[in-house]
Amino acid sequence: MTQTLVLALDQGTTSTRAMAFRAPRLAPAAIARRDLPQHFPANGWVEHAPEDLFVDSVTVLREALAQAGGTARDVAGIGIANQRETTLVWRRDTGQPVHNAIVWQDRRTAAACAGLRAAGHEPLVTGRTGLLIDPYFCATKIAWLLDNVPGARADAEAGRLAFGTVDTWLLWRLTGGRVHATDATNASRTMLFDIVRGVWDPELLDLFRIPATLLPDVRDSAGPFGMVSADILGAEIPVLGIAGDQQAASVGQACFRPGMVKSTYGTGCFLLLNTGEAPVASRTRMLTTIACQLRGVRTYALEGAIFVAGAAVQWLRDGLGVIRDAAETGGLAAEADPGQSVYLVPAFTGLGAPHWDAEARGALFGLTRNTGPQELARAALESVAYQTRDLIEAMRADWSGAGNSDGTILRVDGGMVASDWTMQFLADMLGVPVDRPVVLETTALGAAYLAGLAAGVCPAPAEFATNWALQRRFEPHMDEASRSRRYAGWKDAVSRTVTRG
Ligand SMILES: Nc1ncnc2c1ncn2[C@@H]1O[C@H](COP(=O)(O)OP(=O)(O)O)[C@@H](O)[C@H]1O
Ligand SMILES: O=P(O)(O)OC[C@H](O)CO
Repeated sequence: MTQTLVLALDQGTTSTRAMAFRAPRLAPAAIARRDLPQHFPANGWVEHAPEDLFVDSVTVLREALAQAGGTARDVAGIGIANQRETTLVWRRDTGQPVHNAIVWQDRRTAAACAGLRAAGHEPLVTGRTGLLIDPYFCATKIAWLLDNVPGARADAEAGRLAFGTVDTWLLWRLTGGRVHATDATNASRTMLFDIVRGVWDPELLDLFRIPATLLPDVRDSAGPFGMVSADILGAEIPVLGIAGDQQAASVGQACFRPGMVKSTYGTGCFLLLNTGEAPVASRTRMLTTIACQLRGVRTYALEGAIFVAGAAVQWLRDGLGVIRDAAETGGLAAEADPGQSVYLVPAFTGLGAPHWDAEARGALFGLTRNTGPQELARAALESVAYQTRDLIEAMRADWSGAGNSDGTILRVDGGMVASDWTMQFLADMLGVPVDRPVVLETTALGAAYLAGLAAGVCPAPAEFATNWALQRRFEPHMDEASRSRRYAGWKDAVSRTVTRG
């Protein structure tokens, strides 16, 4: 039976997944997954092994294609969605990385960022890139590698090294070192890219002391990137779509109209508000970023990044040992004592939007002798909803257009949305409905759509949007007085956690 497949790779922070979809409606046909080993070499440092990123990607691509009963000749194209900002540098001649990948959560360049802010450089960086000077983004990570890996800066200046985000590293390896490229959404996360002119910015390269010789070619999010070598999947296959995973999820959620909002609850939480073809500057320390670039036309988003969402649940499991599996948390939260007001501010790697406090660290408030796993699980799940409300309040202040046409403000996805308890509390805390789609793997779906669009096997965005299907709508039930009281408790807890006013 001939079939047209599109493969999608979703290389995330804690796992690598591949999916096969059947064109043109991109019905899911197969999924393969591998957990990704995390490395914490020092307090606030987070690394991944570059070879794990590549080997796991090849493994899951092969498994998904086999599960779908397809061969390489059935595949119209491959889309790649990736954890963003994670930074790699490697030798152009051998492909050998000079260091482990420095992950987006890593805080090692917090002092360098503080120095750049103190020197008054943030207005230039924000005006050109839409970002704030924070260790989250690539630029200071690249500079750290060039300054701390012996010989790296000289090699970079001589043109012997290449920089890339994870998409670029995987593209380089999958094409046998023939292609050094990225897409505009990933470039927009580096602190080096002018998001209006669509070019690497020479003034920012000078500011962060980064040689232009390191930089990849920047392309549309849908279009030809290169051919995956035949030895990977049995025959050459074109990579036709690339996007940062949060932007890919926004595509997968069909958030194509200005005002539409998606929020992904994975390791972190990332909320993107589509603002259309004009970038909206934030007054509330949201990020302005590129949502997608198709045929040279950029659409933009306001983004709120929460560094710890599902990671708080992982901490309950791996740090405290109070659960064995993430799925236990919903039941525990439901049994928690309503008379206790326990708050977890999960600033394990600092606080993201709107605080941007890299020095903040996690804190628990309201503990009593009766506090147990139930109250801790509830506090971890609630913290995700409270942080989301912080973002929504900020976005509404920045741009009055937030909110989908049908009054729902959030389309949700990511591993954490499997938790009905969390989604209900989210709707209660926001006071608006929250929509969970049938296809939860929206990141992979978005990457597949970009590739399928470029391959000519998927329809235009407006028609693709008609495929979006609701699995469940969570309606708010909490009364306003309770909502306000609970949120005030959160704001008080955060005020006692931040390290700078
Ligand atoms: N039922 C659940 N309840 C609460 N958290 C969950 C549940 N299932 C998964 N998670 C959390 O979701 C995260 C995994 O989601 P995923 O989207 O795969 O993350 P990423 O893409 O960041 O690797 C983990 O941090 C996990 O703790
Ligand atoms: O890998 P995820 O899904 O946690 O996403 C990480 C983000 O891309 C970081 O900006």
